[in-house]
Amino acid sequence: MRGLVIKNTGSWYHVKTDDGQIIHCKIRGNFRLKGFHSTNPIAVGDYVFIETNQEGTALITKIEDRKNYIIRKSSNLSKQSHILAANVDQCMLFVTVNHPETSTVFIDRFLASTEAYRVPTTLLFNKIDLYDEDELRYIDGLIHLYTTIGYTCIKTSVVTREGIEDLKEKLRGKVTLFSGHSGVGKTTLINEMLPDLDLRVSEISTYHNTGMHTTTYSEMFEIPQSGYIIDTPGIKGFGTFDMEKEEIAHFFPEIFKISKNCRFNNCIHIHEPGCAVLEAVKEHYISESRYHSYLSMMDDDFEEKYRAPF
Ligand SMILES: Nc1nc2c(ncn2[C@@H]2O[C@H](COP(=O)(O)OP(=O)(O)OP(=O)(O)O)[C@@H](O)[C@H]2O)c(=O)[nH]1
Ligand SMILES: [Zn+2]
Repeated sequence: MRGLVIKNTGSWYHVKTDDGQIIHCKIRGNFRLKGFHSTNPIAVGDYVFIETNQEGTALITKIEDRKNYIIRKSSNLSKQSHILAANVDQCMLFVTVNHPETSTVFIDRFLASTEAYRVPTTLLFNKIDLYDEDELRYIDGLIHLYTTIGYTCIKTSVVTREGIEDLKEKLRGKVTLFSGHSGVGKTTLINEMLPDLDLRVSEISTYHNTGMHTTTYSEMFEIPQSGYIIDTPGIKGFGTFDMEKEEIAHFFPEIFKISKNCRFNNCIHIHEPGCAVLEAVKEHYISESRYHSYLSMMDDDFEEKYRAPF
């Protein structure tokens, strides 16, 4: 029987079969994906084949080829990766500039990853009801920046309902991954759009403005007749996986575009003479915050490759 993995609880995978049943499954013992060092060989969004047994549970025996997947490093020191979801059509990155704060480095790392996997990503500026004038002005600045680069930006709030209809429209008929720091309001917004669900939501206050972890594993929710939302656990940092240093500039569209004018074709845009990117940063054609994120990723990579073994 074929089905879609809609939830992973750690020990069980919940699979929705093509005829609409939800069956709890385990992976067959010797199940391995070649060349993959992942903490979870099967992810939410995967299509799998299962063999049911008498107890009403099943074994996953085979996984269909993935169209794509979103992956991140399990933790900074680990060489292992964690697949957040497979077969997604688009991502919504939830951004709150306060309660909790989302940095531009975090946004840019996420965007670089989704560029690498060629998954279109929208920036969703959430809790828009919560901000003062300065914060709103800052958000408008970010929206201007990211729109200019080519990303769609929307503003949302469950309190005023601003942007909610717009968002529903964007989700229609698609598999959409919701991501962002813990506490940015992913679960609340899913509840708002799918009122029959009633998921657990936690209070931020006691946790130093960082939110509490309510979502531990990715989970997929069906929007009646019109697609799926994948809620992912709130993430702290975004360790990018499998990116070569020379490649990173490819995933910053505006940097990549200008880099064609660099004097040397192996320019990495840090200190080379005749670097068109450095010139563009100086002239403010490329934003300093984006360039700063680029440098931080180059550095990360450096650290990763040259860390002394111990
Ligand atoms: N003012 C305001 N508060 C909101 C809004 N959306 C969510 N919140 C509050 O933000 C807090 C965190 O919301 P959650 O939905 O749990 O956040 P989450 O992103 O799912 O968090 P994790 O599950 O930890 O990843 C809750 O106290 C919500 O009530 C909003 O639009 N405006
Ligand atoms: Zn250059």
